Amino acid sequence: MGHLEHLNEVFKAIDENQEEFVELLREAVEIRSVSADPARRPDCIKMCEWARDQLKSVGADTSLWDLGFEKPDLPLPPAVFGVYGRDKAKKTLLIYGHLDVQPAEKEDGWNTDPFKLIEIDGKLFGRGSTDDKGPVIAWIAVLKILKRLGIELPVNLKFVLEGMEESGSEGLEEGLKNNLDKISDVNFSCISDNYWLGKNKPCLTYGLRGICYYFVEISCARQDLHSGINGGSVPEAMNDLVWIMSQLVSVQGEILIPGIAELVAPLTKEEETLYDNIDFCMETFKGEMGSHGLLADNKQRLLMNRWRYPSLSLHGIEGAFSQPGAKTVIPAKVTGKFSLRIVPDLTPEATDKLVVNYLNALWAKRGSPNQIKITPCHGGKPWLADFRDANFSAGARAIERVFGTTPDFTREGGSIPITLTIQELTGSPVMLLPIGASDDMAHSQNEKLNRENFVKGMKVLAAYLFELGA
Ligand SMILES: C[C@H](N)C(=O)N[C@@H](Cc1c[nH]cn1)C(=O)O
Ligand SMILES: [Zn+2]
Ligand SMILES: [Zn+2]
Repeated sequence: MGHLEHLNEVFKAIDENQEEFVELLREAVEIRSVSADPARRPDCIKMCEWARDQLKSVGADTSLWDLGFEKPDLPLPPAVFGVYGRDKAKKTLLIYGHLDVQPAEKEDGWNTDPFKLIEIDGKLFGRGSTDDKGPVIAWIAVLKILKRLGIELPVNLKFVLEGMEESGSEGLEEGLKNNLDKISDVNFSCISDNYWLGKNKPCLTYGLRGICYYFVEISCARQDLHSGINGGSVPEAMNDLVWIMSQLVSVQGEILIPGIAELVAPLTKEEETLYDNIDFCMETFKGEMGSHGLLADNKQRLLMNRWRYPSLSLHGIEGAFSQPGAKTVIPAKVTGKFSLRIVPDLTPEATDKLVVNYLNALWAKRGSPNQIKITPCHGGKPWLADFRDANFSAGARAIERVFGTTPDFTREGGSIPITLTIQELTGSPVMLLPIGASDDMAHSQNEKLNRENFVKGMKVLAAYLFELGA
């Protein structure tokens, strides 16, 4: 039987065994691998070990790469490295995914416990279901099925899975550089860690924005003060911070930091035309996000705002009073958090410089006696590829096989910091192959993965392997 003839058999087995893979996802979601929370670091490590065991159980040679420490008492989770097949006559595909998740609490407004997988109307709710445990498990499922059916893989596989992506992939670049010999034979890479542009049409993704994340700490007193006793007598940290944070971005979403816009690569005529045929409806998008407005009045500009222009978001203020009720406190120390999504030709280094200079200039203008500490926290580079290569062609054929339609070629506004590094270190093309839908609400309350996307995603991944190997 030829390679591609195996696919119907594989698809049938995926359908018949889907419950087993939902159960695997259930196990994974229950591991609270929140990389941003030091108290959850043992869970991040456990999650990496869990994934290592899964890869081992399907016959991969596995190892855990020690990535060192984030802080003296805080170990980084190890990277999971897996090798499946060493046939020199075959191409080698590197698969990257992450096992850590964003923080989540039921009190944030989840309808169900974020760390229990709960299926409602074909939607699998749970933190990490779509970002990125579901897609990682979809790969494991494909290997399980192929092994069970006794079907030889048409390509060799190498897995690189990490537990710090949501915190800037700390340690991974160095880990890859220390293990360069193990990835030097990679011909293609595939990452399933983003989402379709809509709910129905699959896509392949050729660009990512990078990220630069900042902390601005302002302190005004030794400890919190009474706003009645002390109000009007001491300059308040929160007033300074809110003033600074209000001067980062305009109501139209324009970044107010001088020099950022000048470093954005100019829009070419050729690029402009790419936005015309993309299947995207602004009103549907607005409805799915439940947003009260949009920062553009046409589809092309809205997509460009999401994909090819930088944006600045304010995330929170640590130390500010945020519980219910009317506490009358003056917080002694507050830390504002914001990030910029960066695009070609902005680099994290150039962005840090412009941001820090601007914050220092604002501070000088403010003339406050309080103390300020500006910390660039983590950075990740943007990535832009050519979607006309053999990797994308194989991905597109795989999607056609499963969905009977050609994919849209999209860019992604989010960041996967290690993507460019993988491309540069392997010297080979990377493709993003999303399986989740636009309304999965990654990072938000009630994150979910549709069972249909999960199952069809497994089929696309399997078909992609055969298309690559054909
Ligand atoms: C697109 C990907 N699934 C994702 O969510 N990436 C994160 C990466 C990150 C970097 N700092 C914190 N998280 C993102 O785009 O926010
Ligand atoms: Zn994420
Ligand atoms: Zn992710």
